[in-house]
Amino acid sequence: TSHSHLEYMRQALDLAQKSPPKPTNYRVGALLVDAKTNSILASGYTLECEGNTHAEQCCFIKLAEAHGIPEESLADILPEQTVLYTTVEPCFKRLSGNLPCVERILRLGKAINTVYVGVKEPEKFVGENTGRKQLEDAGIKVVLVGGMEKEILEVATAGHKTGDI
Ligand SMILES: Nc1nc(=O)c(N)c(NC[C@H](O)[C@H](O)[C@H](O)COP(=O)(O)O)[nH]1
Ligand SMILES: [Zn+2]
Repeated sequence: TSHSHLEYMRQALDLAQKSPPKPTNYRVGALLVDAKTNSILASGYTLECEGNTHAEQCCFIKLAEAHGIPEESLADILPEQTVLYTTVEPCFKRLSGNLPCVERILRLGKAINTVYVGVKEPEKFVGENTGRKQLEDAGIKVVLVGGMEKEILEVATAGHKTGDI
């Protein structure tokens, strides 16, 4: 039900609040969920894991570590109805040059079959985010969960100078 989408997005936003504010990224929260059993497989927030890490990336790192496998092998253990919730849509390009999360999702094939997104990425760092089309072209659904845009962006940009988006 759509109610559970908002519940998960709210949980992801609570995670985003744990991210240390920085002017060069967004504070994002993410959840990997088994939609069949409605259970959370992994959670993550920006910079939670070692290095310059993204929220979605942290979900993958933590779940891979829990299974003792490399991140790129996660498809081997993900349940058939795995979905990703992320407060800001997955990145398609990172100013740091690190591997974008859209690539991380795509290399898992269709193990993640739907990505639920709180907001589209603002254009501030990398211009228009074209990741959604990449995911959809690969057969992965991208669903915008509306209703929390304002608070998601406020949390995401907390490390930026006021007035920036
Ligand atoms: N979906 C998403 N999850 C995150 O955890 C995060 N920080 C961003 N942010 C997107 C933004 O485009 C990048 O933060 C900048 O492009 C800088 O790149 P780095 O983060 O330094 O690799 N987006
Ligand atoms: Zn990313």
